[in-house]
Formats: sequence, structure tokens, C-alpha cells
Amino acid sequence: MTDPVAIRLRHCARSFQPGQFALHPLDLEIKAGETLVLLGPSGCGKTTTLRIISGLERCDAGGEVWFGENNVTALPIEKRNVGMVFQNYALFPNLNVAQNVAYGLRIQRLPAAEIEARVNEMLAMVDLADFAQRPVQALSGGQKQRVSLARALAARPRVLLFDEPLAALDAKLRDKLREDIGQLLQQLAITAVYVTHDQQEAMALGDRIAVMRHGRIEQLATPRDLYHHPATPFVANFIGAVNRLALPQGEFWCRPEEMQLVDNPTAPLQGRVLLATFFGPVQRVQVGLSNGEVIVVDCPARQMWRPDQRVGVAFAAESLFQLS
Ligand SMILES: Nc1ncnc2c1ncn2[C@@H]1O[C@H](COP(=O)(O)OP(=O)(O)OP(=O)(O)O)[C@@H](O)[C@H]1O
Repeated sequence: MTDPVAIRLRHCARSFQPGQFALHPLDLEIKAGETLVLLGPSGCGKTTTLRIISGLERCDAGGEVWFGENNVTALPIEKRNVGMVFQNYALFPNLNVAQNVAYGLRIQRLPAAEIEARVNEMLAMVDLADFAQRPVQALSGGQKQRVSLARALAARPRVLLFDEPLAALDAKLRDKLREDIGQLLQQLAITAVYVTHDQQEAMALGDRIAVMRHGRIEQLATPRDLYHHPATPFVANFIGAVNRLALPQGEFWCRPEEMQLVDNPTAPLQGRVLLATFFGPVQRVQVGLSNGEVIVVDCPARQMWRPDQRVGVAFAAESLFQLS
């Protein structure tokens, strides 16, 4: 594989209409070999950022995109040596699996033997060695996405870019392919940028996650730091569930799994069960506190909580955090 390259965005902005920024001026460094996830709700600017990195989109005048020591701002996508994996696979329906993977290599006019060797290597890597001659139409969504991953990797890109690659798959396939992509990214140590609006996917795959909102990065950190030390209420809520607690000492926040329901009238918070939703491994219990606020507490699956039951809510002081 090609040596991984660092990516640097300097003052990259994008406005589609005068005065309205899809992306506010952004400075971002992506380390060589890391997987950076762009996470955020619809319309926050993730895809625009990815397209600026790929060369499919230009940033507004004054912005720069660097791949290592090279300023690639003016280069179109085909000169940037990036591989892309899209939600809709973007495969050629009239070509078979091997021909799809070989496509870019043929354009590069590589020798036939080299093309064959690379196609076989890539199909083995994505677990599709036995599918080389299949029409892509005859594949499942997950298999199609493996083909598009193999095709992206076959050209030995310096950077791998993913735009919601799992969004069209059903839950089980999504989990499996997410694991496989995670393993592959670790094994290849390629620089990757991955767009998703799914926080679990982001945490599972990202070395770091940039949480975006309204065309800006709201926080950039490792998954653990984002989860345990979110900088703002938006990040805290976007990455998992969180409760706001009005305590005598001030306003604090706490994750549902860090709280316990107890049958104890001296627990710090008291309330009544509103609803218990069983998820299998855990149950999420909504509790109406005596001050009128509603919180959620994740409880062991075998506990039984009935609507209207009086409960105490306990938590360790170190599980509380404050937000600005
Ligand atoms: N070609 C375009 N012309 C006009 N506006 C655009 C264009 N592309 C994106 N936008 C706008 O820019 C903003 C950011 O869009 P972008 O696609 O980057 O968001 P996103 O976070 O990727 O959203 P989604 O998850 O829905 O794809 C949105 O308000 C969008 O409507």
C-alpha cells in the first residue's frame, strides 16, 4: 500500500449562496493513517467537507487543501489519488465483480497481469474471492459495498473516503460490514475520512470524531473523550443519551448507564417510573422526578420496574460532569 498521508484543511469554507455558509471557514488536521469520522445531523456540512477533501467540490477562494507536503487545492479528484465509497455503491451494473474492481486500473493502463493480481488480492481482502465472475446485480447490498470498497482500494489510494457507506444496509449486515471495515482500516493504516450520522458507527470506527453542527466542527476528540467529556449539550446529546440534573450544587449532567434506580427514600433524587422499555441487554426507564424533570436510567435487564412505582435515583459523584 501507499504510505499514509496527512490531510490539512486551511480556512476551507463553502457557500452555495452569498452570505450563507454550508461550511464555515474550517481548519482541520487529519493525521497520516488515522480514521477521522465526520459526524452530525443532516445538513451540518459533513458531505461538503468530504467532497472538498476529495476534489469533487472546491472550497471558496482563500481555502487550501494539503495532502502531506502537496497543496492539492486546485487538483480535480482524479489527480488526488483518493478512493471513495458511497452509500449507493456507484458500481457499473453491466460489469461483473472483477471488472468493477479492475475498472480504475484499466483506465490507468496497468499491465493485465498486474490488474489480475490486484483484483484477486482485493477481492480476497473483502472476502469475495469466489464472486469474481458474478454480475454485480446478483449481489446483496453488503456484498455490493464490499465490491466498491475493493474497487476503491485497488488503485492504492493515499486517502480513503467514505460517505455513509452503511446507510442503505439492514441492521445485521450493517454491524458485520462495520466490523469488517474497522478491521481493514486498522490493518491497512490508511488515512480515512468517514461521514456518518450514526453515533455508534462513528465511535466504533473513528480514531477521532469531529462532531459537526451548522457548518462548523463543534468538538473534535477521541470517541472516549467525546463520550465522557463532551464540550457542549449538543455533543453530549448527539453522542448517546444524557440527563440534565438540577442539583443544589448547580447544573450537572449524567449518562443513563451511570445512574441506578434504588428502593431508598434517602437517595439524592426521588421520583416515579413513567415507562420502562426493554431492549434485551438493558432496559431504559423513564423517571419523572419530584421537581417535574424527566430523566432516563439504564437498568439491568432482569430488574422489574412498574409504571407509577416510587423510586430513588442514585449515582456516583464522579459520573457527573458540567457543560458550558
Ligand atoms: N450543491 C449545493 N447547492 C446548494 N446547497 C447545497 C449544495 N450542497 C449542499 N448544500 C447545502 O449545504 C448544507 C450542507 O450540506 P451537506 O450535504 O454537506 O450536509 P450533510 O451534513 O452531509 O447532510 P446529509 O447527512 O443530509 O447528507 C445543507 O444546507 C445543504 O442543503
